[in-house]
Amino acid sequence: MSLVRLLPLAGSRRFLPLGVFSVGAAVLGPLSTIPLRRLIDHGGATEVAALLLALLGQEFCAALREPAGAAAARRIDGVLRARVRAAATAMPLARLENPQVQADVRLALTGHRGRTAGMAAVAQAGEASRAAAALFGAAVLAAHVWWVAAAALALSVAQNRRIAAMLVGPGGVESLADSPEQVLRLRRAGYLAELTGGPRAAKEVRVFGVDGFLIGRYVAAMRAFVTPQARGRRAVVHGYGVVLALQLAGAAGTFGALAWLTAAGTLTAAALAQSVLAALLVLAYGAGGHQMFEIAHGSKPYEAAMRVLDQPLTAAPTATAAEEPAEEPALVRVTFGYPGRAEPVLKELDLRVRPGERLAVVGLNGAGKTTLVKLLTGLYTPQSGTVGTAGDAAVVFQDFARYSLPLRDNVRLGAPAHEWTDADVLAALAAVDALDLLEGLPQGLDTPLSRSFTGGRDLSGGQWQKVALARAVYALDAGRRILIVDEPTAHLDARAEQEVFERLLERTRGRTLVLISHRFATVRRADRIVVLDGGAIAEQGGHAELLAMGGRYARWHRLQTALIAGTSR
Ligand SMILES: Nc1ncnc2c1ncn2[C@@H]1O[C@H](COP(=O)(O)OP(=O)(O)OP(=O)(O)O)[C@@H](O)[C@H]1O
Repeated sequence: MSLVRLLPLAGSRRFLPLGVFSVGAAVLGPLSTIPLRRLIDHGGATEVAALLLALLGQEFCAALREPAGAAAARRIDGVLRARVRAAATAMPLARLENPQVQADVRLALTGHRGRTAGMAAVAQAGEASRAAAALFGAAVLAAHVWWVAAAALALSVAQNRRIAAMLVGPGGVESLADSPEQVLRLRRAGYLAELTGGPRAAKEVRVFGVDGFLIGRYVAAMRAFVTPQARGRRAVVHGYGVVLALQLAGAAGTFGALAWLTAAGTLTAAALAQSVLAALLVLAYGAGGHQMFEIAHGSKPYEAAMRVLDQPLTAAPTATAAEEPAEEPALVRVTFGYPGRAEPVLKELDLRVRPGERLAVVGLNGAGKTTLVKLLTGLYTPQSGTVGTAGDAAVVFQDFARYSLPLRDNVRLGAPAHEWTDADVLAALAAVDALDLLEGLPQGLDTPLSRSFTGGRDLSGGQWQKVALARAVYALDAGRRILIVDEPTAHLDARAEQEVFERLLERTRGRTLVLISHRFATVRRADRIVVLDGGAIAEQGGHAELLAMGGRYARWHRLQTALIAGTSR
């Protein structure tokens, strides 16, 4: 795998300096041996100047390579992240929901242990520059004594490989931390740490007094992770002892051989000086370098990014599936199942939504109502059948987005490109009986809806639901024709539900409305009610019609009515 192919992403302004400094660092060291030899042979100011220039130039290039490399890496990462984000945004939802794809997107965007793909690309170029310097040095040395050059180069390459294997190779200490067992241990410890100190479980931690228990669990989990790591690090320390001994022996052998050849009259003093400088360049490669960490860790986000970008960006359904934008949404003989589940959720389902219809979908938990919404909106592609997608639907999902942004933006995000005024936002809020929300917000529409921002406020579940509904109404006002709402009033109390739903019906008069709800008080107002069961439509009709039918709908209705009567008694 060649990470250096990412380098052009840095753009010529960053790529060129990096290239010049890398080449300078690679060639100026070996080149400095030429004036050095001439200086010892015949002296001369020009030789002194050339030697100094070459040596200083090498230092200069090596030093400037760092900032040039950092700038190039930042740019490469910026470009790559933008591409990964674009690919993730364009990806079919079913693919994005795959945990492996999510892990790849996260890894590509955040890097691995502080290292990124850009850093790895720059480090690989640096490693190539170091290897080139060693090769040129070996060539200079070989011009005098080829066997010393060959031995020094072989030793250096072997040492370099050995250090890399010990630190970042498979089974090395760095990859130990990436092993599935260690990752799991660290994740467990991280989760426990977040539980003890974070806000996620803060209420229960206090009420049930489980902090001591959790801290004990955290310490045990951390110990389970740290023990093998410490063992691995001890092995590295021992391994380094061997590397150091070999390095010293190699240097002693190289310089000893050069001294012996000089004493024997084979090498002149000038050739000796040139060979010593060249040998130092060769041996330096054997000492390894920090680049290997950048390459090893940064390769992971790079590979993850390549996997994300290589994904076909369109859905890849089986041959019979088709999807087309439609006037009104429709499913024709649609079968859909989630990956890894033997049974499809929906089987050969036919559902055509009529223009202007108020359609309600009911069914037990897990019957496939939300799945149906995702199919109707084109977020999922079925395994077979045809979907006429509701391309211009405003949708309120069950797990609607709660943006930690000002209230105004939370509403506006229903149609971000729409020319808007605060009056439009307020009208959308009024449509779902949410204007009283503003009373609790110190900066009105500008108040961020999260306490983690200065001046921000948290909302209750019901208030959030009204904001999500207002967003959908705003989208309708901006031109969307169809409203699809999945459990629109689940977080609202009975009075608020009644109020909101009445207003919503009024506001969307004449528009197509698809409504998913467990509440019969809401559902009964629909023109048509579809009962989903066993992946298919079990019953359909108006409220009175379904009650008269005496089937599932009538049974569930009886149960809910009895329950409400029981609780209100
Ligand atoms: N992303 C997913 N991956 C795998 N299985 C899923 C996924 N989403 C839903 N399911 C499963 O598909 C089935 C249908 O789920 P769906 O959410 O469509 O049901 P629902 O009728 O909306 O349920 P509820 O009334 O509880 O909201 C369930 O068994 C659920 O566990």
